[in-house]
Amino acid sequence: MITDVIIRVLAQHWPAILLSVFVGWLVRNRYHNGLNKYPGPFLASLTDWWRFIDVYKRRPEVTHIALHKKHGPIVRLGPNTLSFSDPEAIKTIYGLNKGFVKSDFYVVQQSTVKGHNLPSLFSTTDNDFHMQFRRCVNSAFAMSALVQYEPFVDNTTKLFLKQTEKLYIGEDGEAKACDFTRWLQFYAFDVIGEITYSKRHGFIEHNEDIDGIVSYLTKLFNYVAPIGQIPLLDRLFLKNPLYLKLSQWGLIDGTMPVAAFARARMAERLPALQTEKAAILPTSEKPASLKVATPDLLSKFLAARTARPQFMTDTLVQTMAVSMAFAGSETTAISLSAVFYYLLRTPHALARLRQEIDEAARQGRFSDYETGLVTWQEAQTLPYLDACVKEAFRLHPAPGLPMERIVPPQGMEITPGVFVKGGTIVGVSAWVLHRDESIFGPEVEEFKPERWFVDEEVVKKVEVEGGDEEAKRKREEEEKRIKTMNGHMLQFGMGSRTCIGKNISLLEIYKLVPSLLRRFEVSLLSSFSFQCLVVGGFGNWKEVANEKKQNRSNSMIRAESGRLLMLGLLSRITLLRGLR
Ligand code: HEM
Repeated sequence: MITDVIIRVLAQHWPAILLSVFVGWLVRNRYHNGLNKYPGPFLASLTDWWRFIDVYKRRPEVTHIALHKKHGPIVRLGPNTLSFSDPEAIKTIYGLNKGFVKSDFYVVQQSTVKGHNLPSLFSTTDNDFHMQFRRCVNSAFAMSALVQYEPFVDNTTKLFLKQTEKLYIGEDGEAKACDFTRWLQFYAFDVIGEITYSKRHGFIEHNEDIDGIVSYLTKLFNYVAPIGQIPLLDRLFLKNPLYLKLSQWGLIDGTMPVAAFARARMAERLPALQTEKAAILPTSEKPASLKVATPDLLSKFLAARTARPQFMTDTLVQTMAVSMAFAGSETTAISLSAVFYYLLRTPHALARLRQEIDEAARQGRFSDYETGLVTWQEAQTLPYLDACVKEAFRLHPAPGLPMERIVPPQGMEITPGVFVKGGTIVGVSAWVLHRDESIFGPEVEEFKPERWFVDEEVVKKVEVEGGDEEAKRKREEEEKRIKTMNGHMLQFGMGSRTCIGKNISLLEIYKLVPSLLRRFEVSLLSSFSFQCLVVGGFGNWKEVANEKKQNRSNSMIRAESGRLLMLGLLSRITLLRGLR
């Protein structure tokens, strides 16, 4: 009887009922967890579709900077999401043992194998699993291991310099236009291939996107950035149950091209490992298939597998190898592009860096006067280079979105007096924090490598005025200012989930920039800002780029996925007369 009545009412009034449920859902979202007291766009408080669309439009960092400027240190970006810009917040959110876990934004980035999610070191949301995993592989990324990887970087860098000359300098020495971002992308992918497997993918040799790896990852980033704002959508698309089932039954092979490359390299080495505990044997006793002249990352992951077989399975070794390409290529390419972009846009900075490099060359401080290659040690003696790299990291950090974490169940005081309930998603955007004038000083939008030095003029002036003590205090103040800036750089993240490949990427950047500048003159043809409005709009981007090329205003800033912001340059490269 009652059921009949309910069915009748539903049938008669379903539009009104649906509308009430929808309005109820919006009201619930608005007041969820008491977050309605925080400012932000009204629509963002009602639905995550607001941030989905913002990221889909590809410049979320611009939105976040503007919102924090308007509303202050806390901005509501979604019904359950807060963005913080207060420097105090980073200690709480990313601090060790605070109990925060990565949000489902990262689950969207997990690949699937045979229908099952495959959490990587980067994408796992399980802190215990992460701790064990990181312990297994940590030593492979230590500063001391860097020396072992330098020869790999040298090989690729020498080839890169050679190919740059071959491809972009005409017979008569005339410069040809070069899509520098793409060229640097090829470099970063090949270096990671060489460090991981002692084998390059072959991007630089062939000057092409081998197996479509770069475009595959670009598409993937274009997918994960917006979908990560509403992770449930992933269940409708890439991780929909039907697709996963078909994959489990082997009817679909969703293997990514990078994973196929990793699998092939593992297959070359695994048979030998299975018969012998070879990975931990001294090199002289290893079977030939395992003898890599210098230990690469794969050999270290395989050694971890032999040392801790209960945890470090074949699957985890492969996951680790694949995530090197995922986490280490685009990020490094973006950062390298940023360094060159800002140098080319700031002629006095480029001139000062060239002067520093020339000076070092004249003093015979470089060991290689044949190819132009600069060693890591030599690069460490170039302070202006260091300042330029830091300033590029500050202005253009690779992670374009706040690094999301979930507040532990008991809730947490994120900044003094601001208690946030458990389950709320919180994060800090490097783009916002790096523009905090209280930390980085005035003119935060300007590329000013000088901000990374003690202001000698100020110190001298105080000395001249007879204040030795005062000058000493001023110098200490300046040193403290620089230390504070260093402590608030978020381009590599912070805390237990900080970038494990930081040292490797620094090795690449600090070597390539001076090596390239010793040998070539690079200039920017022109630049324009480009926003692609179509998701997966790689084709669309290309069209616009080609159009611009034909108009000969061919240089571009390419805004990629929200997570990673790609900076594109179409540059002119000229060979320098005489190696610096
Ligand atoms: C300039 C280049 C790079 C930048 C800007 C960068 C940035 C980052 C950031 C921001 C995170 C933390 C993400 C978060 O907390 O949400 C991260 C994590 C990670 N990065 Fe990098 N990265 C770079 C290069 C590399 C390289 C070269 C590798 C590998 C060889 C690598 C491997 C990883 C891995 C495995 C993680 C996860 C670490 C963990 O959760 O324990 N990265 N990276």
